[in-house]
Amino acid sequence: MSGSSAALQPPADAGKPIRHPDAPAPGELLGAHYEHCFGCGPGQPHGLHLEVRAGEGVSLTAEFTVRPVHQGAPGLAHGGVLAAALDETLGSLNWLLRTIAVTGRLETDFVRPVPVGATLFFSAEVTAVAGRKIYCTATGRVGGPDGPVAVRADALFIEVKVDHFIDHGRREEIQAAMNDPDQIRRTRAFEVNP
Ligand SMILES: CCCCCCCCCCCC(=O)SCCNC(=O)CCNC(=O)[C@H](O)C(C)(C)COP(=O)(O)OP(=O)(O)OC[C@H]1O[C@@H](n2cnc3c(N)ncnc32)[C@H](O)[C@@H]1OP(=O)(O)O
Repeated sequence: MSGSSAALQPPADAGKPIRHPDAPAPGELLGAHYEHCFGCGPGQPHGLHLEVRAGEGVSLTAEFTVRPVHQGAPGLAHGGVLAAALDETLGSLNWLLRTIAVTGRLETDFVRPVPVGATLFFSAEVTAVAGRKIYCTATGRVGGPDGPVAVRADALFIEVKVDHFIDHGRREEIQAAMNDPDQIRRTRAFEVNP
């Protein structure tokens, strides 16, 4: 089964996404936006350690290898972990727009079981932008970038101001992230470049 709900259909007046002039070049690794992010942070021992590379336009590719800590059924990836990998992949697209945005809605199709040890090869793109709403889609394949589809998702991200994190995040982590000596990560977390 596939196809997304009405909430994920862009309105008729939606525009095409515009790649930010300072977006990383195609093929370049995006790196982690936050040391302790479950999706991409190197400081998260059970995290996904997703590796994301910029693509052409407002698109990217990402890889995630399923480890034993990611199991649901014996020897198989947990569906929630796969959804998290899709969420992180899709969320990374916003760096190519230089927009801070959070997931409002994520609709996932689980097409085939994904065993422990398998690498998922994701490709994702922003399809439309309407005001604060960013529409995007991702596919995850196993066995290689052209392998069979295992998961896919459509999502709606909503642009927010940096205050979203400052107002809602726990103080100690916010403060530590603001003091992060890695300027790129700090910029990704706390600055919006229109
Ligand atoms: C620091 C690192 C950075 C970089 C981070 C990079 C990687 C991030 C990791 C992956 C991403 C995540 O997991 S992010 C974490 C998971 N997500 C969250 O925690 C978000 C929790 N939700 C919220 O905070 C809020 O609901 C918001 C911000 C999404 C929306 O609230 P709001 O700002 O008050 O806006 P609101 O007026 O309600 O909605 C604006 C428009 O969007 C539509 N809209 C809102 N939600 C939905 C929805 N679920 N489904 C359909 N449509 C929706 C509304 O109808 C409206 O349309 P119209 O009337 O204008 O037409």
